[in-house]
Amino acid sequence: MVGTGTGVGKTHVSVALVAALAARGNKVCGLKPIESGVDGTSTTDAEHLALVSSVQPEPAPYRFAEPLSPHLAARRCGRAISLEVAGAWVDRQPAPLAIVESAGALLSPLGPGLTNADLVRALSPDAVVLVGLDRLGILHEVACCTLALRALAPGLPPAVIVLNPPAAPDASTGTNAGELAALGIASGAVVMPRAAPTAPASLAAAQVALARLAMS
Ligand SMILES: C[C@@H]1NC(=O)N[C@@H]1CCCCCC(=O)O
Repeated sequence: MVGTGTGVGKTHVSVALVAALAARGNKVCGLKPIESGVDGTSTTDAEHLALVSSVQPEPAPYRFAEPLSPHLAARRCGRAISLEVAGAWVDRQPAPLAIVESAGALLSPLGPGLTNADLVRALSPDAVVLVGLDRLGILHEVACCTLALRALAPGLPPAVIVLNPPAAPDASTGTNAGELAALGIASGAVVMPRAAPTAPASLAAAQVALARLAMS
């Protein structure tokens, strides 16, 4: 699970996907191997994911207090993020299915010369979900991210696009999924309803996304 930006609602979509898989009796966990802004004052993304997981993950290897880019949050506490460590942790979680959420946007840095696109390449997932907001600018953002994924994590199937409702809808809201397809930027996008991630309408949208991911 990657984002066209930060704060676009990756956790919202991840929670819906994990809950939809768990509701169908799957052993599944939602994982966030790298997270910043973990300061003990609010529920973390990893905790939101654990709440809907049918298999509980071990504590993630990289949890940083400062709400900064992961590379900087890590550096400020004298650590460096290793893709091998993150990948090994993901691999040893005891569920046959996992939704793995990245921290920040697709090209947010994890270290010098290292971004979430490298994490995607290292994890070599069966499918990639790209989350963005259904607002003006998303056509460009999806086009950029698609190009970047193709270049930096080649060999993966095209990302399934999921659009979250923006806080403030604009004139493009509601048109973007259709335009992504019509322009050939992405073969179609799943649009999430304005509802809690475990609400029936969100789970229904998650089922559509899972079908496109061939995880149904
Ligand atoms: C603070 C938030 N915590 C988290 O796990 N993801 C966010 C990190 C966003 C990083 C964006 C860096 C950038 O691209 O500028």
